[in-house]
Amino acid sequence: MSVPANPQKHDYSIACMPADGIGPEVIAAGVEVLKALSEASGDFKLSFQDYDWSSETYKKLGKYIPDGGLEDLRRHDAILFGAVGAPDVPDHISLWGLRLAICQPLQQFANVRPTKILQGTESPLRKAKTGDLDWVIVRENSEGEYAGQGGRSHQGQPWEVATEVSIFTRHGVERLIRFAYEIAQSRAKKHITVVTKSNAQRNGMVMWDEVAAIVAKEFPDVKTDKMLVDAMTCRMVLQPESLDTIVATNLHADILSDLAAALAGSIGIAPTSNLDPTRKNPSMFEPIHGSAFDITGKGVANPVGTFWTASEMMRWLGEEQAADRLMECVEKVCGRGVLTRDLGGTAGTKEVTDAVVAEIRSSYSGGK
Ligand SMILES: NC(=O)c1ccc[n+]([C@@H]2O[C@H](COP(=O)([O-])OP(=O)(O)OC[C@H]3O[C@@H](n4cnc5c(N)ncnc54)[C@H](O)[C@@H]3O)[C@@H](O)[C@H]2O)c1
Ligand SMILES: O=C(O)[C@H](O)[C@@H](O)C(=O)O
Ligand SMILES: [K+]
Ligand SMILES: [Mn+2]
Repeated sequence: MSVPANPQKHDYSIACMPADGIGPEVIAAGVEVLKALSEASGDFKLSFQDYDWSSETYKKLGKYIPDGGLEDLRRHDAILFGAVGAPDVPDHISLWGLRLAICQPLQQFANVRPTKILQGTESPLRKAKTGDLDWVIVRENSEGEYAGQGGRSHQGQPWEVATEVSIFTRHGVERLIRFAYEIAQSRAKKHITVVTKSNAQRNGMVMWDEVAAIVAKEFPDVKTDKMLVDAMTCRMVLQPESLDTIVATNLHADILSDLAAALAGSIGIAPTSNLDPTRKNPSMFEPIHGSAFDITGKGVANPVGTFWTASEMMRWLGEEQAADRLMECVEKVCGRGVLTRDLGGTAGTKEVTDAVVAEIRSSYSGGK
């Protein structure tokens, strides 16, 4: 399957769902920046519809998504999501109640997570410099360890038993790996690393390796290598330049992508696209981070992950130039040292957002 082209239009309806914790802070910043981009460029229009689905909704109504909610979401061109999770709701209830309850039925089976060391920021890796760690992690986003299969019997008893069963379907694995190869083929290095754990996990992971080997034949110009996930963590730290596109299971890639974000400087800068590559359903875009209760309400959350996410959303919608321009402006602001605390700076969310908005306006008015 190759990815269908985006429809040629320049007027988009965006479902805006900030949800919990710092979600509303970074999504407000993202919307402000997107509005500035739309106004300054004049290239496209955005209309935002707010969805207040969150852990507050759950506490009031006993559910995150109201009846008919998913059908309603399908009307939009894209979903801009913050983060879900609250200190007084168990994490498995919140994650399954909102994020997974959208991604799975809308068949957003490919989760795409780019990394790069942005201008003005520093990697904890001594030798890594601006522009390095230019990776894309492609995470399976519909099944695997997140299939939801399992159960608990004899709860609370000493003889309690709990199962958490990973499900790998040939259909699910094949479509994701093919999509990852298409991404690898579109990048300069044309290189993919297939990550599994097929020594210990001798069924699903072995099938994953076999499917990857078959799909690889369709992409003779892409160079493939294979890693076990534990060794992959060492390679990311010690030979980062040897990696480009990386494909892995739902859980493995969830973990590797947090590591990638930290190696690039902070979890606060990394974006996520939850894509339905068939374009039958809207895709959902969110910063990689969670709701970060420890910094909620303090005005210090890094909005850069959401800006990069907004850029990825515009790229998916077909507005390549605006997407590139947005990231250039973000990098210029970072390059000037306007950074939040997680990146070693002193700026707040608002200062960084104001600086990016000003940079966008000046960039389109022919300024510096
Ligand atoms: N996709 C999602 O909605 C999503 C993703 C991850 C975690 N979660 C949920 O979020 C809650 C908190 O999870 P967690 O603590 O494991 O992860 P987290 O990403 O919320 O926070 C981890 C650490 O990173 C910091 N951090 C995160 N985003 C930041 C930003 N933009 N700027 C500066 N610092 C930032 C936090 O302050 C915290 O110290 C849990 O309920 C979890 O289930 C949701
Ligand atoms: O796996 C999870 O907990 C979530 O997917 C979250 O960590 C994420 O990365 O979105
Ligand atoms: K998130
Ligand atoms: Mn995660």
